[in-house]
Amino acid sequence: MAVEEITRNAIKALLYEVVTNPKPGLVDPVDVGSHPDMNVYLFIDSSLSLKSYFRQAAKIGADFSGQDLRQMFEQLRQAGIKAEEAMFTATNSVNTHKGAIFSLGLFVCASSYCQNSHQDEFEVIQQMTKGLVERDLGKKKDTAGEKQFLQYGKGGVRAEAEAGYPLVRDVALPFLAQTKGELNARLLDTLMKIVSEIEDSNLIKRAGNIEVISWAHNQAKKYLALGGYGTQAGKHFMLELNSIFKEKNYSLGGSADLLIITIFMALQRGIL
Ligand SMILES: CC(C)(COP(=O)(O)OP(=O)(O)OC[C@H]1O[C@@H](n2cnc3c(N)ncnc32)[C@H](O[C@H]2O[C@H](COP(=O)(O)OP(=O)(O)OP(=O)(O)O)[C@@H](O)[C@H]2O)[C@@H]1O)[C@@H](O)C(=O)NCCC(=O)NCCS
Ligand SMILES: Nc1ncnc2[nH]cnc12
Repeated sequence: MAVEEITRNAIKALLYEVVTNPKPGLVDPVDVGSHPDMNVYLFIDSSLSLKSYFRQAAKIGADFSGQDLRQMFEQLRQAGIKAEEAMFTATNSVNTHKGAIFSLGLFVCASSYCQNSHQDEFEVIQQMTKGLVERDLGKKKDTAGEKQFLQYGKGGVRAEAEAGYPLVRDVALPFLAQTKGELNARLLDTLMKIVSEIEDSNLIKRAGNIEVISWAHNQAKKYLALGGYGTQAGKHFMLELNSIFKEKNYSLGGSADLLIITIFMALQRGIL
């Protein structure tokens, strides 16, 4: 698959995620959730501002010929820092896609690398990010991820990357592959499958406590047990949950990012 096709799948994944609705606490075309500073148009602007970054990420993967994949990650990170600037310029300093620049950037780069090396993307990401938690965390406490590592010992998105995103590989992608019917319901149910297992640092930060994680896991499990969005009971539960998230000002930015990656990998593998 060529660089241009991989880039198109990355942008498509960002847009598919944001139009999926109703997502609890997240921005979609119907509702801005717990994000009064954002709307769906801002996400479209943000997504398009990242096109040249994803093209660059794919080129880095296609061109890399070294042995140590951590060097490929270093090249990607430099591009990612510039992409964050482009995103903040496009959104007037609102953080729409910081997590996606990191996580989707890794998948785009790894997928492109795998076109030549015929390795597995998830294993390539493990090699790219080996030692990241130890190198990055435990020193500063500026961001939610850095604070939560010191407070709770949770490695957040960095630990997820170092483990090769097992929640996407072993849970979300197989789940999406076996769903049927309307795409919006398939993607909403996949999001809730992710929520049923993730430790989302965005949610922990919004709630100000770690107990919110088991609450969110239980809510997502109840929704899935009702049969998901394709059932009246599941739909009703989801609308209620969205109201609760908005009332409490909760959000699920990390879960949205994992849905984006799941969609991207599903497009790459012909599942979508
Ligand atoms: C490694 C970085 C991603 C940056 O790390 P940083 O320490 O700056 O950020 P973290 O707090 O660790 O957040 C990482 C973002 O990853 C998403 N996320 C959270 N949990 C998970 C998870 N379990 N698995 C996967 N992904 C996860 C999440 O992104 C989404 O939420 C964002 C908004 O959240 P937040 O930042 O907490 O909050 P605010 O901006 O204040 O917004 P609100 O509270 O108002 O909602 C949103 O962007 C979603 O995308 C986490 O935010 C990487 O950026 C990095 O390496 N930074 C250093 C500079 C660099 O090298 N950049 C280039 C990277 S290639
Ligand atoms: N739809 C969405 N709403 C809020 N934050 C997000 N981060 C990624 N996608 C998001």
